[in-house]
Amino acid sequence: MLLTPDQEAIRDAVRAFAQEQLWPHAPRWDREHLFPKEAHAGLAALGAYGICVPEEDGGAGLDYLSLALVLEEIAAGDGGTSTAISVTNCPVNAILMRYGNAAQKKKWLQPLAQGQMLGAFCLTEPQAGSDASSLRTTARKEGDGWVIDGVKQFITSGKNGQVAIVIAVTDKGAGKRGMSAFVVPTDAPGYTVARLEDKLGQHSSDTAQINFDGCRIPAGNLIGQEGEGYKIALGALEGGRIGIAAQSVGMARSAFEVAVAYAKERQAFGQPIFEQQAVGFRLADCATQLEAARQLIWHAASLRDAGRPCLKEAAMAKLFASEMAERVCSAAIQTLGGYGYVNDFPLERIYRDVRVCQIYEGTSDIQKLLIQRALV
Ligand SMILES: CC(C)(COP(=O)(O)OP(=O)(O)OC[C@H]1O[C@@H](n2cnc3c(N)ncnc32)[C@H](O)[C@@H]1OP(=O)(O)O)[C@@H](O)C(=O)NCCC(=O)NCCSC(=O)CCS(=O)O
Repeated sequence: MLLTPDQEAIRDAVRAFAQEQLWPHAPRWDREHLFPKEAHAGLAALGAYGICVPEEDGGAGLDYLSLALVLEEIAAGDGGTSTAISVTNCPVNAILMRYGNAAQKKKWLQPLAQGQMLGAFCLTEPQAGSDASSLRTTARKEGDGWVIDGVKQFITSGKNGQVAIVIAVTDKGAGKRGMSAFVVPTDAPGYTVARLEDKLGQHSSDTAQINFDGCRIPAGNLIGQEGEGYKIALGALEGGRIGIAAQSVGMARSAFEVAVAYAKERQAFGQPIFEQQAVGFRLADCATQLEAARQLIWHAASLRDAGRPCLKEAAMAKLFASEMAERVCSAAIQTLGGYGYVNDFPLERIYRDVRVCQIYEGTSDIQKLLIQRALV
């Protein structure tokens, strides 16, 4: 698949930024668990917060394929940063673009797209991960607004974000059609960061448990129609999964490039180890897997851009890319031997960062379930 000159230009601009402003600092952000505010400001200036948001709503007005390119490049610079940007673009922006009314777009989508706000997506709960229909968080009408009560779990940017899309039960007896979507500012009374998760990787992006304790929001913060929340969430996850797949390729590509450079330098048995067939073939396998994943992602993104169904293709892209990424990072570590295992080199960090791609926005098993359903 070929990119247009515009797509190449956006990819190259974000690549240059990521290599100069993210990659050199990522080890420190990882060590110090630091949210890189300045890097986010730079990405916002590049338009990365609102890639697919129409220009009239403050975004870059680009397509999903461009979003995939941007996320691959940001992830090649730093995994955690790519996750925060990914969640803001999709599901958060995507939901407001598709279901938001004019007032909601002006109040929330515009500042998100322009990078003045970072978005969070509150679907998962302590007891409801893969089984997203078993939510317990409720929203009840009170006076001229809604009151939300419950707990949301593993929320990217739950602390650093300014606005969250929250899926809550509004009609207990109506099952999947009894959930609704809301836009909630994170400074609303009753929105509390209950804990920050101490994670294996992705330390530059926060993952929070959020308590909604009598959290009151105006009636106008309901997104779409009452009862549409589950459908809104699942539809947005489809696009989000293309983003996570692109992040997986970005992180794996960085690990692969470190391994290639090392293999060309490192001498053993009188020659660079790159010339040893065992190492050269391993790297050839990695290059092939990376390209295969990228093509699956570009295919799914192109279908979405064409307005065609892509649930199966997005699931395939996420499944293959996230599992490929762990394999490639492991092969990269193997290529560096002991140096791959210590933090003088970036591989152990990328290996930790990439692991969650097989879990968040739908585990590998959920992707297989979606693919299996599409075969029926
Ligand atoms: C496991 C599941 C796939 C099960 O799904 P269901 O069988 O419960 O859903 P359906 O009955 O098929 O669909 C319900 C409803 O939604 C509509 N729908 C479904 N998919 C789409 C779509 N892609 N686009 C548009 N609409 C869609 C469908 O037509 C139905 O509508 P009607 O009622 O007929 O009108 C599912 O539960 C699932 O995906 N589980 C995984 C959840 C998940 O990925 N969680 C991760 C959340 S994010 C996270 O991890 C936090 C990290 S971060 O901060 O992002």
